[in-house]
Amino acid sequence: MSLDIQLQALWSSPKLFFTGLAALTIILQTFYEKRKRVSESRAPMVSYLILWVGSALEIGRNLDTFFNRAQRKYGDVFAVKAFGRDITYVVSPPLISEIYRNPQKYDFGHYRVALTTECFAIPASLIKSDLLSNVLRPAQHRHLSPTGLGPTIESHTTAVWDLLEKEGSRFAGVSTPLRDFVLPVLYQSSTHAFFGRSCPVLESYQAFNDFDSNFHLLLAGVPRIFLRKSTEGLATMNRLFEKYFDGPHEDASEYVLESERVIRDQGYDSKAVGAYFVCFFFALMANMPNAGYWMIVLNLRREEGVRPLVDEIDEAVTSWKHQNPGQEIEDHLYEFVSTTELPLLTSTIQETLRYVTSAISIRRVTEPVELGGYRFDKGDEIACMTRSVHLDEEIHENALEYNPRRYIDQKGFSKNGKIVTNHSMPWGGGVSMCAGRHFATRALKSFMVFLLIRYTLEIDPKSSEGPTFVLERVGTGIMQPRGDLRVILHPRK
Ligand code: HEM
Repeated sequence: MSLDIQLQALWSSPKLFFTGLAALTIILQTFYEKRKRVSESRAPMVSYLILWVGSALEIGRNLDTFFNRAQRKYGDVFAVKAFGRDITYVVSPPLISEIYRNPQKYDFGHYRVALTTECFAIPASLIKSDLLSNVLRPAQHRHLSPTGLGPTIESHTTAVWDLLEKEGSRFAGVSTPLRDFVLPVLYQSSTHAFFGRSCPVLESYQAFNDFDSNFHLLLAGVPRIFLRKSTEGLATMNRLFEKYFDGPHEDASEYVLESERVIRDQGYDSKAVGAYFVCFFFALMANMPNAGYWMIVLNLRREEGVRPLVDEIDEAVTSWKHQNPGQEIEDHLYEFVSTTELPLLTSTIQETLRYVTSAISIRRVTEPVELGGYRFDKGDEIACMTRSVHLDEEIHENALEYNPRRYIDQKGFSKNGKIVTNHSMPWGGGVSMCAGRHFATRALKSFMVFLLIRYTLEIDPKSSEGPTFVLERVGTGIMQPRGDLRVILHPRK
């Protein structure tokens, strides 16, 4: 067929013509953009087919595959277009470290304000005030530091023990979806620890889950009008917390009571205090319960199951009883769990976090800089992709495999002959590093210790394959499970 005839066919069918034109435009546009980025020493852009949408669909389909492929093709720094927004992703530990160490050049403050105003209902005047940066955030860090955390983690410890008894006896001997057992225990115990028993914990559970279900879309800038479930969930949470702060709540933690006093002293009412704490509550609940859930699933799926953990904990109990004759662990829960060293459990927690977090630290460039050999201008957006480091086979041997002993067995982490100190970053880093990390690790420890002291746990043989990761919630922290695992619990003698 001659070119003439082909062109005639194109002209005679407008649909074909416009499709051809669109394809040509995309090719030219991609080519132009690529050339421009090279000539300006900008990080390469991952190629995409659909204008504006960019790579969004591909990322949503499988985040791990996308970033793995991009890293192999483009190196440690590459730009990605998604829904009209260009963000440069950095996947190398030393470059991520450089970003975390330089908050003046790579700013997070802008996002903190945007995130809290766009996703929560805290009054803008409070968010932008010096009160937040000079008083409330330092108070949060003080109360959540290893030394400030004592009373809160102690009340969490007692609550976990009591709830495991209550919920465990409800489910004992019956095939139970693991999620129905684990998530409410960790949700309730964390609520009790910070807000006391007067907090309407069960009423807020559904509202929290509704809000959380579309949080990733809210973050991505999808208008609220399309996210009714989330919007209604947030409104219910705000109402419940306003009522809580209007009522008696002397049993709340010192962190909550002190921050409430400070906010009220500036003339804010219960509604504003409630909205402030809904935001904190979200950080408290969005990740830790799911981390506890995954820790059990991932261990139960291994050939030896939770047996090595049970052995380690049993040995510690025997040793404690030997040193404290005539005493019961039940009367010394906090002391037992905070003084007992359990290297396998510690490694298991670290490994679970490495394996199941998808956290991104986002920063905005404040002045022209060079990073990884590329030029960045003021206003450019950079994201530290910590999950790529967690899955880097050169840093973590058999990175795709869940290995609870990893942090005991692998003595050092290195890449290209250089030691990698920031090999595991489930908490992000720098100025935005998770404020609740000490609470979360200690809470996960006591949960697992008490669970395995009290119960045996096995997969219901009739259970289906079990959960997979909800991979489309890119960068929001611990990945949520899709599907569930049925388990059978039996009280231990
Ligand atoms: C396994 C559980 C948890 C994980 C994996 C986790 C992870 C994260 C990550 C990745 C960030 C953002 C870091 C960044 O942008 O660089 C973050 C922020 C934060 N987390 Fe957590 N978190 C967990 C539990 C908690 C808990 C239990 C609390 C509260 C007690 C908490 C409080 C916060 C707060 C307040 C921030 C905001 C920090 C800021 O903007 O300065 N987190 N967390």
